[in-house]
Amino acid sequence: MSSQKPLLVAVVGVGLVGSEFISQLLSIPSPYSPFKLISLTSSKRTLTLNPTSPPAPQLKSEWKSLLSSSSLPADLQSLTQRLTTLVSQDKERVILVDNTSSDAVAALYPTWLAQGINVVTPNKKAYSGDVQLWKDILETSSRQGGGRFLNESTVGAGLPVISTLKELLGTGDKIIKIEGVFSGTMSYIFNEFSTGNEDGPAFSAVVSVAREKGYTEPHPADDLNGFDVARKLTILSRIISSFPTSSSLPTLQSFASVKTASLIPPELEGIPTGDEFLARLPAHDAQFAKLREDASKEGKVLRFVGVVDVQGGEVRAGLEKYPTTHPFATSLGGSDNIIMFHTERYSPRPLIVQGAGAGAAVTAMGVLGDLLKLV
Ligand SMILES: NC(=O)C1=CN([C@@H]2O[C@H](COP(=O)(O)OP(=O)(O)OC[C@H]3O[C@@H](n4cnc5c(N)ncnc54)[C@H](OP(=O)(O)O)[C@@H]3O)[C@@H](O)[C@H]2O)C=CC1
Ligand SMILES: N[C@@H](CC=O)C(=O)O
Ligand code: NA
Repeated sequence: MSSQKPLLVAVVGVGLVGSEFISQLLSIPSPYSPFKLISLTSSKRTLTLNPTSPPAPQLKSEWKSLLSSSSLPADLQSLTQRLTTLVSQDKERVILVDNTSSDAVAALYPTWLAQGINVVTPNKKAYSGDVQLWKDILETSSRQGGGRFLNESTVGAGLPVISTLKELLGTGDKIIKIEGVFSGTMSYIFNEFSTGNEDGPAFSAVVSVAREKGYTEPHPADDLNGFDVARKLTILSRIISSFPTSSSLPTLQSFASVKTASLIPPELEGIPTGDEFLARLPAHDAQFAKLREDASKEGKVLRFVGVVDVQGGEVRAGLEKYPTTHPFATSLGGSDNIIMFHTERYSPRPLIVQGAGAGAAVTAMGVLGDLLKLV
């Protein structure tokens, strides 16, 4: 049994990743768990749990019904007050886990961090959006008494991408270029759609399966427009540019500054719901089939790749053609990401991180892994 006081965990967002995260957290046998759940917040309701009561063994199977029958509305202001009191008056260690994709929740990170509340999240919005929010997170989390901010699952889900980059930089290596397949959705789509043959499944059918498998963003257009990859590249390039000794890479003002080649047909821009978007996508299958056929005639496959070219001072994302013998063609399956770090030390052969890069289980694992770093 751990003799230390547990870290108190408040979860905001209980969708696909959030539910799996709660399940993984509650699967740590309670005598050994360094964590105690103190609240769950969906977009509608809050369930408050007493930090001093013993852990309820049935919570794992009952939290969903307890949350849906709770009469407390979702209220992030009250949650902030409660967590602040726990940190400042009761000297508890508190972690806020944001499992949403909400900009409004991300905007609260500096407030939480300034109060000494640690923040862990797979939500890419804060670190890839407005540059001022990113700077405020860096500033508040580096203050004396500030909370720590960890976001491993924002790039490559549970794969150790951010921790690897920080260790390379922190130990004095110089990044020359990071390149790879950064989207689980795009990886799955093109691994299935473009195998080197002239024909194969319809593009829209493969996109629908990627969504069913839980790889896509809540709206699949946020993957197909390349913005999800642009956000991941922004997160990595900002980490690089925040290391004083590292590089001349200019700080990106937002993910919109990344040169990104969208796959969304112009007629499907701005469709509000994922369901409508998927219903209208089959009308555009022929144009994607033509791209596949053209690549196949050159002995190539299609892959959606991202590059942070530190030496060249450029960050870009787009669809490229690769020979069928290239590692992007031969070694990827499912939602695999592959991220190659070309550095001064890892040269001419890069350091490679590869594996499933989307899906609830691996994303929640990356989130829980960040919590373990705080123990
Ligand atoms: N799925 C994956 O493979 C990966 C996902 N991620 C990131 O993880 C995050 C979660 O993704 P995922 O679980 O797939 O998405 P989901 O849409 O399944 O879950 C997000 C949840 O957040 C809830 N939510 C939205 N706003 C609020 C709010 N203000 N307060 C409380 N809850 C709120 C939504 O509730 P409601 O449904 O009621 O709107 C929804 O249940 C995203 O940021 C995503 O980019 C990162 C890596 C991989
Ligand atoms: N939609 C994203 C989920 C993980 O970040 C992806 O497909 O990679
Ligand atoms: Na990761």
